[in-house]
Amino acid sequence: MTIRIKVPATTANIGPGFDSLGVAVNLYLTLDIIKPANTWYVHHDYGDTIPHNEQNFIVKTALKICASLPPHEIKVTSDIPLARGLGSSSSALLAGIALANVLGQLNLTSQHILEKATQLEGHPDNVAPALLGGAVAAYYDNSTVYHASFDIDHSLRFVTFIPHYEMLTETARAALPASLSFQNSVQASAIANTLVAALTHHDLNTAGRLMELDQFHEVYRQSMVPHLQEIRQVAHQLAIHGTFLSGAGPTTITVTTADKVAPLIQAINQLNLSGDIHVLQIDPLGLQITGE
Ligand SMILES: Nc1ncnc2c1ncn2[C@@H]1O[C@H](COP(=O)(O)OP(=O)(O)O)[C@@H](O)[C@H]1O
Ligand SMILES: N[C@@H](CCOP(=O)(O)O)C(=O)O
Repeated sequence: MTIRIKVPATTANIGPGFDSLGVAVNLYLTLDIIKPANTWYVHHDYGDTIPHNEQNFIVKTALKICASLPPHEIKVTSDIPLARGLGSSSSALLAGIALANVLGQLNLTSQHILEKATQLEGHPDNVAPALLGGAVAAYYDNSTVYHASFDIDHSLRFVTFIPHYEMLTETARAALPASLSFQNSVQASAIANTLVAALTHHDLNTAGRLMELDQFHEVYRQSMVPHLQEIRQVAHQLAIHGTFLSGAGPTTITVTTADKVAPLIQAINQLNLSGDIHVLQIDPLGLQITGE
């Protein structure tokens, strides 16, 4: 039986929770371990820019975890778009670490995998929900990842606008300031803390408004994502609050209830933006391995 590793996409930040909040959503990267081989070979249909050999990001990650892994033929399929703010690199990183764990029989614990992935990614807000599923808050002090899952209404819909252009997280992080004033930091963290409490109480009215009050990152990235403001405005005309930049962008997500999805999609379509709309839901499971 083929061993299959399946990792969900994630939306990090949820507005004000920069580098600490994230939710797993139902787009997936799937890695099948096909058979041992003389050299590494990765079947995929990403195109020419992604290597098929041991230079592939997933294989390189696996070899960072265990340099002596025996080469294998593997197949990667994914509906997570690259460099759009839906955590493709975190899903690939976790797939690589899980591949090493399986092939090297390393018996890494979930906490060890999370810490390794966070160390490689630099921040825990994508890798924690991608590993654990659902909504997760996390803090990394450069050695330990402190994390806690929190309850969120699983019937919510995430109306996701994915532009037809890529934006590397590295580029979007370069736009951020080196420091924030004490007063701004107090405000920005109060907004994030209150958002988590509102989400756990399923108070979408309060949560949606707080999602739009981020002071850590969106203002500095705004010029690279002008559609964020446009989508927010049309959502407000429908009395929907809860539009934010997904991760580092350029994707935007509007969190709403199922009954409001159709009018919102119609309103976004009328903006004639270049991109695709997907209606996503929360993935409750996180990384799954089958066939072991
Ligand atoms: N499945 C994959 N296979 C190989 N490389 C990948 C894969 N997924 C992501 N990557 C690498 O990660 C980059 C995107 O990472 P990043 O800029 O952090 O954006 P994202 O928001 O999608 O995580 C891609 O350009 C590619 O180099
Ligand atoms: N907190 C990070 C999240 C990056 O997420 P990604 O999906 O864009 O990789 C940031 O905002 O830089």
